[in-house]
Amino acid sequence: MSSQLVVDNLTLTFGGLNALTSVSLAVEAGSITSIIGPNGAGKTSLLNCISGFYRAQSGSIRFEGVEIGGAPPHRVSQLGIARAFQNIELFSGLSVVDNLMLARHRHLAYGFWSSLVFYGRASQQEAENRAHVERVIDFMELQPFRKAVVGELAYGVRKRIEMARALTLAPKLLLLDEPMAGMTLAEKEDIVRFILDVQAEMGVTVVLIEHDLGVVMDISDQVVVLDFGQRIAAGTPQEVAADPAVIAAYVGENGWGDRAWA
Ligand SMILES: Nc1ncnc2c1ncn2[C@@H]1O[C@H](COP(=O)(O)OP(=O)(O)OP(=O)(O)O)[C@@H](O)[C@H]1O
Repeated sequence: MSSQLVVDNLTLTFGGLNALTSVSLAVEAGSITSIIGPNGAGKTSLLNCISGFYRAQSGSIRFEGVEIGGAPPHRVSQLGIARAFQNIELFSGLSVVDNLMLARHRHLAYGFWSSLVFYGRASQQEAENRAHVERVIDFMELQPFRKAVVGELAYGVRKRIEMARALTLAPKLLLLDEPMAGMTLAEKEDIVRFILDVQAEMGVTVVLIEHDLGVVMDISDQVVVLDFGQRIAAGTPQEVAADPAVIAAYVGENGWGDRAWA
């Protein structure tokens, strides 16, 4: 069986700068893949290409056999790819429930204004939306915050809501951009647990960008290493940690973390 997501020879340039140079990778359904590399390595650019925010100059991206390279973000999300952002994309004046309902409506209605018209309409679909959002709230343990205004919640909780927002789309593939950045150790442990549960209980494939190499080594089925827009290694955590190119580029004498990753 072929891989769920196949990125083939992707090249993305901005002016004269190559953000990605002939990057290829394959992601199996139901697996966890971490993308690592130092600042400016091209990690976010890669996620942006997959989710349709950037259009690569060449190469292809296939999801379940369908070419999505160059497809707009709403089309990509319709096919089952959802994304949680590094900089939280929530409406800070709305409650947790309203943010999640709105996200689901936007996904289904494929447009912000039509979603506002749709919002509040009583229908069978509405009941299903509500039920799905409530499942996500339970799953992400957001019950205590459901009526709280998002802007008043702690950063760690908002990151969790951002992940919940992506899950309201019932994705097959979840893209997470630094889901643990800026979190306390306890909050990180929670997110790790949620990521593992999303994979194990919902069967969702996860591709994440993460700087915490301890977490990466613990949870990943596959690690992809980017450096200056190029893929320098890919494999299991053990394979990547033992890869001479990775050791030469990052590990240094003091082991992982010798170079600036954040
Ligand atoms: N919209 C853009 N316009 C111009 N250059 C861009 C744009 N987006 C990314 N780049 C450039 O592409 C390169 C890769 O950036 P990218 O953000 O993908 O790296 P990254 O690995 O995600 O880094 P970080 O860890 O800092 O998020 C960088 O040199 C960056 O400046």
